Amino acid sequence: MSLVVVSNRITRGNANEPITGGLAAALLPIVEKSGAIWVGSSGRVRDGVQKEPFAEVEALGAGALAMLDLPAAHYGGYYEGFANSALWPALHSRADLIRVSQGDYLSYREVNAFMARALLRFRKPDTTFWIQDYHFLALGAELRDLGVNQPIGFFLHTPWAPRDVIEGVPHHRELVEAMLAYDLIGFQTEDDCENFSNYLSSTLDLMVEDGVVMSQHGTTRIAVFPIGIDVEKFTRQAAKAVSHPDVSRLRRSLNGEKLAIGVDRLDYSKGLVNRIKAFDRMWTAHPSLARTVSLLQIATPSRGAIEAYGNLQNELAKLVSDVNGLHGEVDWTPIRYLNKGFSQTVLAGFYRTAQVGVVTPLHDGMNLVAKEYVAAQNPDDPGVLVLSKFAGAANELDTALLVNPHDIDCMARTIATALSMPLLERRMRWEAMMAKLERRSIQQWFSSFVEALQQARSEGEALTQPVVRSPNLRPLRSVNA
Ligand SMILES: O=P(O)(O)OC[C@H]1O[C@H](O[C@H]2O[C@H](CO)[C@@H](O)[C@H](O)[C@H]2O)[C@H](O)[C@@H](O)[C@@H]1O
Ligand SMILES: O=c1ccn([C@@H]2O[C@H](COP(=O)(O)OP(=O)(O)O)[C@@H](O)[C@H]2O)c(=O)[nH]1
Repeated sequence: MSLVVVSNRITRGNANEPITGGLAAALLPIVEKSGAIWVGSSGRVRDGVQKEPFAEVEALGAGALAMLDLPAAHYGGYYEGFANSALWPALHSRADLIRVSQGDYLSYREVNAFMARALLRFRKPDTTFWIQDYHFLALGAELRDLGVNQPIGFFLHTPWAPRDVIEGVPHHRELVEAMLAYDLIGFQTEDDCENFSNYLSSTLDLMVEDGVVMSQHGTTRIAVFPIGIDVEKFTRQAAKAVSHPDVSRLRRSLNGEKLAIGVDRLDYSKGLVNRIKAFDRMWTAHPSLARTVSLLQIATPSRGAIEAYGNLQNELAKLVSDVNGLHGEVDWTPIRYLNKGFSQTVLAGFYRTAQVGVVTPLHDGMNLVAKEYVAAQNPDDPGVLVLSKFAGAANELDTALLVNPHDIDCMARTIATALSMPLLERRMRWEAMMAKLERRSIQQWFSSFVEALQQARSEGEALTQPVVRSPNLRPLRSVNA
């Protein structure tokens, strides 16, 4: 079998550069080791109609990277528009932030159709396609329309919200019907999978039996595949990184003071405002903790052209400045706030330096930073993870200190508890989390999904004749009308 993996975001895997987002971080080791072809956006756009989509292909470990220039006329409407201003807020249960326009939807559909045409070049008789994330909900149906009858799987990296929020996106029905062209749809958590099943039964009147739904497309299996990390790599990197110049500088700057760390894209789903408020409240309630602990908050810029993201950046900058102004001293800055990224090698060293990892999203598909923080700890003296119960990672990392990210007082108390936790308790909690991370590594995620996809395909073929033309997706010309 040859495997073609498709995502909007890709990475070239330069060990000295930051990786943007968990999807790219997770897929990198898989492509490098499995020999898959990874197709995604080059980050550049191209004017005019591309009859034959242009792809720059280069080696990536045992695999290859194919970088596509997406159509200039549709890129903004697709990425900043429909994908990140309509679908992302809906998937993260922020109906108040959903912004839709027919033009954006058309661009989204155009880019999905463009990607389908581009993929034909990589198709062989034994190819399996694995499509990633909400950028490409309609890609499977577009591929079927082009006559592709190979197995096509889909994995959603974000949460799937309850039905009433999803219905806030005017095109929900058409898109979910199109998703049923996939042979297998994977989710991060049982809750996401259940929300999707409820949508199918309540909105589309389709029954899911034993994880299989029958539609005009044939059969689709839906299941849960929590994404993992390369545990061994992070553990190794963290031990080595202590001597990295950036990590040494951080350690020297601490002067015996403890460190809490947060690493997030600057995204409203990550709960950054409440996190800063929790630290503020902790220092106010426990003045003795001033000077004894600071927060290193790495907040990497993300989707800055979207209004909600720009607003958040301004709000955070002001809040951090207020908190530092209130609690700071001439020789102590409570919050070290950085709007830039670091390589994973350096991050691993930062994680190991910090006594507390703070991961408090309001909603998050998984959150790989939480897993990386755990994997990077020194087994003899591990730090404590404070984790939102609304991150997918909380299902496995259930011996972290779980918090409600809306409850600022409780977060403040929990961070203080984490800072004073005795070694024995830290070790017990950490060992339990490590055992789970090792069982559910990124390699295990990959092989279990690909195996389930092959199986779903053969079960589906035994039950129905594969449908090639996609019955429900409106052709582009009528979306445009
Ligand atoms: O590509 P961007 O628009 O810059 O955004 C970065 C990625 O953010 C999201 O990541 C998700 O995937 C992670 C791995 O499964 C998961 O841990 C996290 O909870 C998700 O938010 C998005 O889903 C990706 O498509 C983006 O590339
Ligand atoms: O400066 C940074 C910040 C983050 N990351 C990586 O970006 C990913 C973030 O993934 P996560 O699942 O936590 O959140 P997402 O950004 O995908 O929503 C992790 O693998 C981090 O190691 C990085 O390489 N450098």
